[in-house]
Amino acid sequence: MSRTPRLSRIVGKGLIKSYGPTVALRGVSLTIELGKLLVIEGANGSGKSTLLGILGTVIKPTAGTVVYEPLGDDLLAVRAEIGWVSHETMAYPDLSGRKNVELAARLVGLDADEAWKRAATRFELGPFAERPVRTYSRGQRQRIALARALTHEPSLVLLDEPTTGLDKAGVSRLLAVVDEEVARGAAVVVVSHEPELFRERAGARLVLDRGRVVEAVTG
Ligand SMILES: Nc1ncnc2c1ncn2[C@@H]1O[C@H](COP(=O)(O)OP(=O)(O)OP(=O)(O)O)[C@@H](O)[C@H]1O
Repeated sequence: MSRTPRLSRIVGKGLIKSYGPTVALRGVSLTIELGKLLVIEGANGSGKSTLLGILGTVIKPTAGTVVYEPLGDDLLAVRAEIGWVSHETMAYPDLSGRKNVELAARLVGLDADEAWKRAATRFELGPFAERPVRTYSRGQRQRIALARALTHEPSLVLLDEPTTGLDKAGVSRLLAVVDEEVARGAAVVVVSHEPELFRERAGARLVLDRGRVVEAVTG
């Protein structure tokens, strides 16, 4: 199964975010194209996670807009098109990996058993599937997080520091998933302190410095 992405383009304009006295974003504009990888780079505190949070609709900008073409501002429809993997795994720690994936599938109206079988094969979840997620290693947690986030074949895939703590095999597996998602037609946005890992496959690149775009390469 592979469904057609429902988003065609995501356009952010004049994004500003203040957390009290701290200004995390100072007027960021960007266009995200489907079927491409965008890598967001920048030093600690430059606003990368904040920007990702705004794109993922979990952080409200102080000013500026994000338009999810052609869905506009229908938040429920837009959220159904987003797959998100952050520093935290976003999985329920006391449930098994299998239950976590099944739950994610049910939440979006998919057949839980079919979704599980697809994810188990794609992310090689079998060996640890029945144990609670709290017993997983970093790499295993990340495989479950990816499986959960990608179950519904989102148009926009947001990955915050996805290589942190992964070994070589884990990084290779992640890069293969990124390639597959881009080939499927999704827009993949990666925030990373290891941009060189993604550079040769990145269609576009955005560098932030203290809340401003200092370099933008469109692919
Ligand atoms: N919830 C919050 N409350 C207050 N300040 C925040 C909050 N979230 C982020 N900030 C501040 O906003 C700025 C940008 O943070 P952000 O996490 O977006 O940067 P980042 O580039 O992702 O950093 P890192 O590379 O360290 O993850 C920082 O100064 C940070 O301290």
